[in-house]
Amino acid sequence: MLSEDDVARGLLPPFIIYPRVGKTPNMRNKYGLTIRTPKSASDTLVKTQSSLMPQAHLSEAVTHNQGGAGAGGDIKEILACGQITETDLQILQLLGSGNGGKVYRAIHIPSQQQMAVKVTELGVAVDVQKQIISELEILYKCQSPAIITFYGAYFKENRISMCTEFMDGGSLDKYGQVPETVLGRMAVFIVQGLLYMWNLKILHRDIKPSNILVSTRGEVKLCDFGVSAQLIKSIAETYVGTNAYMSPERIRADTYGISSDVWSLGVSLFELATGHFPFKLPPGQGAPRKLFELILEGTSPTLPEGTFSPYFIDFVARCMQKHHIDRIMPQDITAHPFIQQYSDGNTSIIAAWVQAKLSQMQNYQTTS
Ligand SMILES: Nc1ncnc2c1ncn2[C@@H]1O[C@H](COP(=O)(O)OP(=O)(O)OP(=O)(O)O)[C@@H](O)[C@H]1O
Repeated sequence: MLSEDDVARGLLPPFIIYPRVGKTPNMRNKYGLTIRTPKSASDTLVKTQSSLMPQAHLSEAVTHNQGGAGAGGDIKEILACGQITETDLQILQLLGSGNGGKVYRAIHIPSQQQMAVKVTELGVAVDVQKQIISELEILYKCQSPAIITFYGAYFKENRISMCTEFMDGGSLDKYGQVPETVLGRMAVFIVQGLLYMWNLKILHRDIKPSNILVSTRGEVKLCDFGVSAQLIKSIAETYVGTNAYMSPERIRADTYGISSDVWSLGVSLFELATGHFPFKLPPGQGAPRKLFELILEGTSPTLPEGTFSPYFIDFVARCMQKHHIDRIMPQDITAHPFIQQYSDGNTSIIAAWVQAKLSQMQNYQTTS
């Protein structure tokens, strides 16, 4: 068992690789994905050996037969977890783009299942690609109504595509201010998803409104968990970005753990409640270094009294404590009156609000 500090230092718990043959029937091939008829010698090799050896070994065998990393297109057949490959997907629409890639809505042709596909360019060696794919397999184990379902991932050349459940409401960053009665009920799901993953010794590492997805059915789910240490490292080496939701200890590059996710949860809830990021720089001082100085040196702002319930104000304040020891502990989160108050399971309030906001946004787009 690893301690929180071990996790913080990047020593993630040993990943349990779930071979497809060992999955429980309801998890295996849930969407009726089919195995394609092999078209080439390498396809035949994949098919004949796939039931005999784990994916990583299989890739070695095929790479060896193909003469290594230069083998080109065949790599896409090999470096995959799940049964999804590019030819099975029809890209329908660009949903958005972030610092580390683009997200598309796509249809998985054999199953007619709608998916979100996040495509990230990563110039990493084949052995690193293999490690990433292997580390991502833990996501198959994550089965929670508050976590985006993972369908599979594959590398093609220098791009990784990660296929997940599509959420028709998109991410919360585009909704602006969320009323407490809706946000409180959303928070119950966010907390449920976090507690589930923390229990599996997985930190999110990137909680922010754009990683909280909603649907018109009132679902609220977390995406983009940092399960692959190698993927995090490779993205950090490839892309430059500022994570304004990072806790003070992460900004200082100290060790960090679950309480760092708690900080980001508080900052995200503050922003969603008020419609603005809690730490505000004077105009013209937008440099990331200045923002980090403000987070480290200033006092954490609190939600305004009178506008929000005392329970909500207290919950956010307890998440946004500068020192990680002072933050609310994971075991106390569910019992906090703010979470209790909104734990009525009333998803129709969320659904109605998401639907109304989406139609407002659509009207705005068509009239402007
Ligand atoms: N599963 C999904 N279903 C629906 N929309 C999604 C899904 N995943 C991502 N999106 C949309 O795609 C956008 C881009 O996502 P992406 O993860 O690339 O960037 P980000 O989280 O905004 O930023 P960054 O990558 O810098 O952390 C999101 O903001 C969201 O609106």
